[in-house]
Amino acid sequence: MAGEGGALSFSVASVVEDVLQQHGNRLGDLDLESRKAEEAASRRYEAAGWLRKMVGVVAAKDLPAEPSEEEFRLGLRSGIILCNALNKIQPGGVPKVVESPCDATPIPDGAALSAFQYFENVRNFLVAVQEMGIPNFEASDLEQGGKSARVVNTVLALKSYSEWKQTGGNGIWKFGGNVKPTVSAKSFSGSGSLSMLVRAVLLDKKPEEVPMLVESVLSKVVEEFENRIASQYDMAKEAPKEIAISQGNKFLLKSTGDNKRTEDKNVKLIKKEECFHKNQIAEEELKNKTQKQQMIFDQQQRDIQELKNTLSTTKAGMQFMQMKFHEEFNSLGMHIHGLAHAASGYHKVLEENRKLYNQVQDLKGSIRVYCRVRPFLSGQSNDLSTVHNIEDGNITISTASKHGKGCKSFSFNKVFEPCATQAEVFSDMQPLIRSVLDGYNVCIFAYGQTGSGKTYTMTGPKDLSEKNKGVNYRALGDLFLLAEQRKDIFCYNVAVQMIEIYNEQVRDLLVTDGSLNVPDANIIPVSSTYDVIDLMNLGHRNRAVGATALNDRSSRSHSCLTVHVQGRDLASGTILRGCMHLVDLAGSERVNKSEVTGDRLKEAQHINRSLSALGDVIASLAQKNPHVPYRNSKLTQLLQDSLGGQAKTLMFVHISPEPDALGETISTLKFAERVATVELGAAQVNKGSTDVKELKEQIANQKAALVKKERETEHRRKGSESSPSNSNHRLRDANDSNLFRQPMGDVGNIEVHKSTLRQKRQSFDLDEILANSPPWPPVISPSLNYAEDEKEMASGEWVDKVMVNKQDAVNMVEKSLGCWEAENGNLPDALYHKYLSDSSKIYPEQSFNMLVGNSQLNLANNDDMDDIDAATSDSSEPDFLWQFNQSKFTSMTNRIESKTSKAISKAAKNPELSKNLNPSLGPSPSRKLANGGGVPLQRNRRHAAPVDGKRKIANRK
Ligand SMILES: Nc1ncnc2c1ncn2[C@@H]1O[C@H](COP(=O)(O)OP(=O)(O)OP(=O)(O)O)[C@@H](O)[C@H]1O
Repeated sequence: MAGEGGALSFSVASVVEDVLQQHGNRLGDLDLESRKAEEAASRRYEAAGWLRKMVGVVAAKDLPAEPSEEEFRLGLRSGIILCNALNKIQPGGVPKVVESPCDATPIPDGAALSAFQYFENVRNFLVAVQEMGIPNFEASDLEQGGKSARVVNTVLALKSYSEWKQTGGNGIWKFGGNVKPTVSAKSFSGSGSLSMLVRAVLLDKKPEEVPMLVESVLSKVVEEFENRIASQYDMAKEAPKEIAISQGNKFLLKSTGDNKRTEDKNVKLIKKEECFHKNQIAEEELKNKTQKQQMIFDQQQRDIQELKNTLSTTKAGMQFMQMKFHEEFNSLGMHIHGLAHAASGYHKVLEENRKLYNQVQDLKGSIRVYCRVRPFLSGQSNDLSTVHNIEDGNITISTASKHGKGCKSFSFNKVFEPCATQAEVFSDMQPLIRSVLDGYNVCIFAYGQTGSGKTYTMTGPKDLSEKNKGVNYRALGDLFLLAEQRKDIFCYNVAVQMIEIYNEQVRDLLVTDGSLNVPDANIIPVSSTYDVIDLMNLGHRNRAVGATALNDRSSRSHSCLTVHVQGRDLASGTILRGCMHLVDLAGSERVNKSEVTGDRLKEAQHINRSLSALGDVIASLAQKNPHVPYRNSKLTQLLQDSLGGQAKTLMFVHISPEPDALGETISTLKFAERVATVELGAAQVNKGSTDVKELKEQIANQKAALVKKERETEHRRKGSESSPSNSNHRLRDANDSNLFRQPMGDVGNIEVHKSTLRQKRQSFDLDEILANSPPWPPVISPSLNYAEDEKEMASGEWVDKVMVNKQDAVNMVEKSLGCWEAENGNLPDALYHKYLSDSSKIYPEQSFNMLVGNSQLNLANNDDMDDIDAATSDSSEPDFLWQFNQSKFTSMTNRIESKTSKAISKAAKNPELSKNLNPSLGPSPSRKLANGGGVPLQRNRRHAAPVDGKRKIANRK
């Protein structure tokens, strides 16, 4: 068997010996036998001696120093001596040596166990020896006699190994190299068995036979040697497999010990093999892994390279884009610059457009309409608003199915959202305030159903504060501010009136004596906002007096704060007069007659009537009808100069956002939209100056118009003589056409007698001037015996309007006198006295007219109210304001006129009324303003002085 160093497991000597023996020479020769035995014994003794020396007494059994072959075999049979000897040379070579069979647990089958243990020892010894590369024997050699020579060989090889180790263990120990010399030296130099065998073979041979014999022996030795080497090699190579697969292996068959040893070897080899295979597999796996990793690595390298390429491409792209971006950015900047420039230009143009638009609007005299949406009140849910959208001047209302599904849009000059503040709302009407100071008439009126926020806008809420105060306070505040700013140029006087129209009765709210139902409303001069606040508080208190538990008076009456402004140009002496009505209308909701009774019904009817009359006026104006029925209600009379004259008029339409109010909201917005279409003509300044040229032009125009009218009237009169019943209509029609679009001052019930008047004073220039001046007709009547005609006039004039008209009339007189003065030198005192010193001469009709008017109104209000209601009660139906019916109106007017005539005749007959006809007993507001230095006519003495002051200013001019 091959050792680790490739050493042979057999010696050349043994091969030679075997060959010689097999050669069949006379080995049985006694001498030879004895020599062989002698040599074997000598070797055995040497081995035993060495073992004894190494191991000593083992298990109380000493190996004899010169043992027989049998003793030697039996001594070593347990394997203990061999194992111990080996462990001495190579400690741990046999890890576990079964020292003595006696140590083992006594079991019945002790003999069998001992044999097994011996075999274990021997087997372990042989494995260890084999691993050390020492020539081996087989376990069976110790069992059978005659085989001890191999055992001896192994022991001596072990001895040689020990000696080699003791000498330092240099190089690689080789059995042949180490042991041979000893053995061969002893064998061949001394009486070794091999030399004896050679001698025995050659003994009986002739000299000539020796070479052949030697040659034959040598060839056999070589052959044997080669065979052994080959078989050793094959065994080394094939042994594990052969042993594993072949049960018939000769070694296995030899003995159990051999089988066990072979098995162990095989197990080890298999393990080694497995290990090798595993290693190989692992190696292959590793190789595969490495290959895969390499592939991945390569792939990654390629990817990285690709990414690098992409990155550089992207970088280049980015740089390009950056460059482009910069270029575009710059060009965009230039573009934007240009656009900004254009935009600023565009804004300028827009601004210009807006101004021009407003100017056009002003020239047209369109009524401006602003819409304000009331916010939900606290406690109300605001997710049910009917207001769908508000944008610029448009408001869109979501309509319920009753009014058709979808939305309705309305356009106004401006729409204020629920969140709009009082200041924002007012800021849009500030220019109007300036206009008042510039001598224009302005009217701002709030329209809308009850609770929609009219009072909030005009006055403010109950808990008034600087922030939430309404238009009235702000307007007056602004007036005083502007007046103060202009004080170096103009000297302004401001006076206020506050009235209420309740059930078609005008009530002065600025009285302190509780007597409210007076026709001559106080005009109270004011010089600061505080004065105004005081007066307004008084007015509100007086208004509240009329309220009942069931009915909040403010909802059921129209209130009007009128501000009169007179400004004198300090340089030229020109007088500017402006007047501003701030009107808070009663709730516009339609009241169904069947739902209310008594006072409430009456109130509703009056409100309906007045608003219906307002609707009729608006409709007439919108249709540019020649006749505008201002006199159908106190309200329209009040607003006549704002709606029909060249005033600046603003309607504030209010709507509530609640779905319940939808019907009213739609109706309100329709009305408001219609109002917005009304064109009043360009507003005109109420300017009293010495501009004679202008005045002359006016006179010339008026003259021409008058002549034309007179001819027409004459013509009609002739034609109507055959049909007297139609005369009233014709007369009225003719005069209605004169009424259309009268200037601010030309108000009052004057149209009936214009033609007559003018007929009568054709030859008198100054009178003609006065007669033909639009604001004037009633004023000049006394000198022309005009009172007769005036008596027929159904006045019903609202006091303030009369007052304003007369004031304007005075201005005109003053203007005309100025003209006279310019043309004829000083104004004769007589003329002055004739026209100015006695107002009763200038306005003889006024006290009469006022009383007649009141009588007429009383009649209308009391006795004939139901008749009138009958004519207007339909206005409680939807859109009543638009059911303007010319025939209905005409018949109603006829009734009023006939009642007026009755009232006049009644007044003439009735002593009470006759008493009232005495001017001294019944002061009229017209007189109180018109008569200049006359006796103050106000009932409220407290206010007499300021009014006088105002009057004096007028007189000075
Ligand atoms: N813009 C608003 N912001 C806050 N509250 C408002 C606004 N408008 C109205 N209100 C509130 O709504 C309620 C009704 O308003 P307001 O009395 O002004 O209505 P109105 O139309 O004048 O009613 P009426 O016809 O009865 O006089 C009040 O409590 C008022 O304070």
